[in-house]
Amino acid sequence: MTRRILLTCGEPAGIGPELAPLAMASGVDFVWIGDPRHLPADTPYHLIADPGDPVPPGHLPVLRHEFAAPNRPGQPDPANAQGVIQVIARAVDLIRQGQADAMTTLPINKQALKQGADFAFPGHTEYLAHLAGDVPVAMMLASTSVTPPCRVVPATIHIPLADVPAALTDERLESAIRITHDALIRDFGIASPRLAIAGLNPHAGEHGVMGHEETDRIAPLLTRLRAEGLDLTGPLPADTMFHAPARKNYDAAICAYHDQALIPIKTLDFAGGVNVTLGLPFIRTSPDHGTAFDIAGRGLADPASTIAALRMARDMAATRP
Ligand SMILES: NC(=O)C1=CN([C@@H]2O[C@H](COP(=O)(O)OP(=O)(O)OC[C@H]3O[C@@H](n4cnc5c(N)ncnc54)[C@H](O)[C@@H]3O)[C@@H](O)[C@H]2O)C=CC1
Ligand SMILES: NCC(=O)COP(=O)(O)O
Repeated sequence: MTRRILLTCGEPAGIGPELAPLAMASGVDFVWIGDPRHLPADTPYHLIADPGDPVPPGHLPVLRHEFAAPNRPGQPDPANAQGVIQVIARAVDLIRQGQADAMTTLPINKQALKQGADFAFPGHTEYLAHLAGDVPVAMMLASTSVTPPCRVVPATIHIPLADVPAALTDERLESAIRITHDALIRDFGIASPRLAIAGLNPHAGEHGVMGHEETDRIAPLLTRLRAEGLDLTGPLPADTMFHAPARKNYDAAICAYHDQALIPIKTLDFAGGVNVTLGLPFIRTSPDHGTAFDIAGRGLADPASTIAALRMARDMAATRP
């Protein structure tokens, strides 16, 4: 089996097309799936029919996926939305057929997909979970260039903040904890994972003075799971759990909601952060950033996070049977 990683094109109007050739600096054996018309004009690329086909040195291997329209950097064309979605599904199919080992996704623009194709999912994470058979998943963002590492998992993902307290059920929190625990063992080589669980409210509720979710729900859940042997700390005040000395005490933080998790990692390691979907039957990583329409097509995009994502996918693939 060749060790091939599929790099999906993402939103053509974003920085994805310019990141693909830059990502060849990763040294990872990857194939880009997309419409070569969307690549920067000077990109040396080679069309292939199958992920394992040979490619001349210095050329970007391309599995062509024809889109409806050319790209205009910064201006998504609704006609291209279906193509963006199809490329993600095609990558999953190729992995299922055994033609590739993992996928790294370049960013999609959620608004563009909603407007252009009435996309029913708020992100890759939820779409991939659906394609995998509606399996429970967790979204981890993992640093690659800070010590101690920062790994965060929001238990609720792409939902309005107002909906978080009701959505943060025992089932959802327990699922995030178990999926993260298992993934740290399988994919990160951590034999006995230590998880820190953030509270929802300021000061983790301060014993009921600033909210009751911690005392009424989160703490009893953690007590039950600790009885099984899981190494869990918390509920912790979220504002004091991400500085370096605090991060020494755990391997991943389970957070209540999206920004509680993503603000610390994107502040600490925007360039090296990698998004990994945990719980899927296949490997998916992604850069931590989005489509960056404000700089698209201007030669300003930093490929560091995409390179880190490709390397993480390759390394995870190497350890799986
Ligand atoms: N995995 C994915 O598909 C993701 C998609 N998104 C989507 O991207 C869109 C835009 O999201 P924003 O919140 O504006 O975040 P963004 O990450 O696209 O941009 C935030 C800021 O960071 C800069 N930036 C981002 N990546 C950069 C890079 N590689 N090099 C240099 N500068 C970079 C941008 O220019 C902008 O100033 C939204 O539709 C969002 O949903 C956001 C995150 C992940
Ligand atoms: N902010 C992170 C994010 O939006 C990731 O979304 P996706 O990987 O589910 O597409």
